[in-house]
Amino acid sequence: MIKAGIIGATGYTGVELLRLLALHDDVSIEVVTSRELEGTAVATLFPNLRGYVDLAFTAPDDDALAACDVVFYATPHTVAMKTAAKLMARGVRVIDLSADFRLKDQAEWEQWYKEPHESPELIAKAVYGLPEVNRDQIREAQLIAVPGCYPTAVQLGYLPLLENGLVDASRLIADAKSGVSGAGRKAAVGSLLCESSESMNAYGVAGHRHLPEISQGLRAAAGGDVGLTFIPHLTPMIRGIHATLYAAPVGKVSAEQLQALYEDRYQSERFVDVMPMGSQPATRNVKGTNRCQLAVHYLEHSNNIVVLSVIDNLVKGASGQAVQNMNIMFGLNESAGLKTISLLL
Ligand SMILES: NC(=O)C1=CN([C@@H]2O[C@H](COP(=O)(O)OP(=O)(O)OC[C@H]3O[C@@H](n4cnc5c(N)ncnc54)[C@H](OP(=O)(O)O)[C@@H]3O)[C@@H](O)[C@H]2O)C=CC1
Ligand SMILES: CC(=O)N[C@@H](CCC(=O)OP(=O)(O)O)C(=O)O
Repeated sequence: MIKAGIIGATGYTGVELLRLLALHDDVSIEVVTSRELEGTAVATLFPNLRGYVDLAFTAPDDDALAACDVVFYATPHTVAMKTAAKLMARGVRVIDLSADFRLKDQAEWEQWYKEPHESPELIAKAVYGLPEVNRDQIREAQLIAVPGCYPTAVQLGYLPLLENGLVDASRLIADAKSGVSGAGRKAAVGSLLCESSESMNAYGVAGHRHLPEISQGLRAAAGGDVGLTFIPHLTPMIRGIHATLYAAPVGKVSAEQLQALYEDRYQSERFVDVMPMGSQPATRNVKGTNRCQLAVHYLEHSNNIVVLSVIDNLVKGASGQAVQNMNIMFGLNESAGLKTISLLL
């Protein structure tokens, strides 16, 4: 049994980790932390977990966490960079759902996250946890930086085009929409029902902190510079990311050729589902699952390629991807604990 700890288990990605790990045959959840709700039973806060998780939240404690084989940080940015090194020195494998170790360029991280990085020595050690790109490195990693939700949807959508040099990499446009749970469980005016329902808005137009993360991954895929316009939007749904990705082909392409390219690229990826030609994926079909559904379109009239990519921000965009990484790190079946079908309605 793999002994797991979750720091920040009262948040949305924390409770999603609990939901997934509670039914994972190879994992025993040992420690779940909350500073605010120390002493409260998990099932009191989350009645859906009654009978599945018989633990109480405890304040983060180094010794209890160090007794785990793996610790998930489901905490805001800047928490893991302050304490992960101590756990790692005691042999713990760390899976960080925040952005602390996602960017390889420390100066760029400090520019976007507006603080000095407190564990710069761990940046190079961290493996970016996108299994469809870095599976071999994930196997050996002691520290995983789980990709952000938008970065997961956008990178999976663009990878086949960029890896094959089929598009003008300097003029990529990613128009992405997120459900409100992407903002976390903490109280915030923008997440109130009256503020977020029956309306939709773009945000971070001048620059969102996922822009450097996505660009870093796309540069690696393209083998050179990329120019990306990334515009996130808040939409009145609880879960889900829908990304519409535009790219201009550099040569002649056809819908059939693109379809074959995507099917080939993701043929052995159990969590990326390339849909039939002409499909228009919807977030409801991946809700609660670790799946990314993709559809690639070629629009002859404008000579543009459009890729549609949907994920559940809390699963493939966070906790499910974290569990997928854990499965790879510990040599388990990659789908262990992740076999489920979306809740359609
Ligand atoms: N929501 C989403 O869709 C996604 C989120 N992420 C990332 O995952 C991380 C968690 O997000 P989310 O679950 O939404 O956040 P929430 O705000 O819902 O939860 C944050 C959790 O962290 C705990 N926490 C806060 N500060 C500290 C601290 N200093 N030390 C220890 N624990 C702390 C909180 O509990 P307490 O204060 O009681 O200790 C709480 O349990 C973030 O980095 C986020 O960016 C990534 C992808 C998608
Ligand atoms: C709707 C919403 O607010 N979304 C969050 C993204 C959440 C996420 O996945 O990203 P990180 O892990 O990088 O925080 C945002 O735009 O900041």
